[in-house]
Amino acid sequence: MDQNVTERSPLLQPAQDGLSESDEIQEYTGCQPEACCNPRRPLHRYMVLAVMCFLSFGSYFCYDNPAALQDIFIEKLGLSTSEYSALYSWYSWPNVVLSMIGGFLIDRVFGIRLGAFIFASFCLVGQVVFAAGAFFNLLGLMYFARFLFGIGGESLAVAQNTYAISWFRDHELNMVFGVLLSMSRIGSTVNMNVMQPIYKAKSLTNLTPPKHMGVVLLIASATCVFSVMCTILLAFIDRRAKRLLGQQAAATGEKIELRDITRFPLPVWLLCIICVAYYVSVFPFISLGEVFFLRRYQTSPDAADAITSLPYIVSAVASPICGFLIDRTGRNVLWIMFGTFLTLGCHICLAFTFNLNPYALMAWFGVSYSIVAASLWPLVSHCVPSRALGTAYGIMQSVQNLGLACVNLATGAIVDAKGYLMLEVFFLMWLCLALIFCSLLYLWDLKYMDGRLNRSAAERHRIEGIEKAAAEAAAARDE
Ligand SMILES: C[C@H](NC(=O)[C@@H](N)CCCCN)C(=O)O
Repeated sequence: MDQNVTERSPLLQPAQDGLSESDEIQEYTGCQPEACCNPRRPLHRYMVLAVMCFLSFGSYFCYDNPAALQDIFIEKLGLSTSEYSALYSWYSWPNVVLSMIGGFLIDRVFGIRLGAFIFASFCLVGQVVFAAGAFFNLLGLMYFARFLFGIGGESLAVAQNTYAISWFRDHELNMVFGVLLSMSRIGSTVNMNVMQPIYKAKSLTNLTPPKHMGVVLLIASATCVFSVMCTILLAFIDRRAKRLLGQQAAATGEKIELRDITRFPLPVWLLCIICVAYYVSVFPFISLGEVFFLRRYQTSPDAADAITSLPYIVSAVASPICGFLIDRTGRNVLWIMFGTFLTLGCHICLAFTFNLNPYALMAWFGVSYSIVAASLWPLVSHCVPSRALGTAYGIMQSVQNLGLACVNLATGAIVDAKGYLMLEVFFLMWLCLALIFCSLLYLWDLKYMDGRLNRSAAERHRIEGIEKAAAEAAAARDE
């Protein structure tokens, strides 16, 4: 802890002149001890969580702007499906590397407050340049814009998670991460349901399609402006609270150690393959969902967007519930297999049936997606020591973005060359690969890790309690 900060902060000094700590807070902060501006109060933390939720709202809202307007991009701006899907690839390319160093940039270069502002600003600049590229119908500029946007998008999520860990305690973190993910899903949902109505606004119809699209994308950048303002507000709140409490600014704690990577156990690499094999059947499918449902079910663009947004709506509600349920039951590997199997069933129905209700299918897709997201990411923390957790997550996001970058290029080419049935078969192949590697993970865990990754919650709490007591006893002996 910084000695200077400690000396300056009266909250850490003994109460002066008989004043209680609460009086000290009131005297120092000018606010009532129980007021929401008191950093020691839970109400203050939950107010901060409200601001934290909007840090990535703009990035999730604008990430799927192309998906919400896919018919316009293809039919009015004349993009092929391959050219359209490349808009998503260009988001992922920078994150093949940046996912590995986002935490390093926050900890060693920018700091959490400036880092969050810079990454949110990259999202804003990327979205404004994207709007300019559409306005002037310059596909290369649109790709460059999505590259800029991608630089901000994933690292902003790292900054958001770092703030969350800094402000909330262990027993609150699962709820907090569930709320943050839900808010991000709401950003995606709002995008999928408002962009078509904005595009159809009467006042814009006199513009040429490219200029029309440019104006609509510029309007969408307002969400990124709001996120940038939230990073500024949160920086002031965080600085004030850390000063009052005499604490250092938050850090990811990520030390990208190459030697850590060489020592990762096989399950980490199996999880990376499961992650990429699963997610390439989710985000690329959603990015192509509007035209798929338009053509498959003869819906309107608005209705197709509403159907495509259902996985996000369902996930906004189901993610915290699945997180709570899986925390209570454990058996994470079986949950990943179950969620992947459900997703496989959903894609089979989307590929080979024509009379099932698309709203029901996509709600089913949202539940299965929520189960996998809630069981997959927490499992990493049971595979590597906490000091290597940031590196492990960086590797997973890096592999995931490499897969998304390549698969988005492939999906566009498949649709242009073979149509949507082959696209669905392509997704089914990836989900079968995910299931195969889930099975390998289960068998490896059973044979070589004593079932550590797939323990029930009760077993995990009991065994980890024993391991913690043994570690403390060993530490005491060493002393
Ligand atoms: C938690 C997980 N997020 C991701 O996989 C991100 N790499 C993708 C972010 C896309 C929009 N910014 C998820 O959304 O399930």
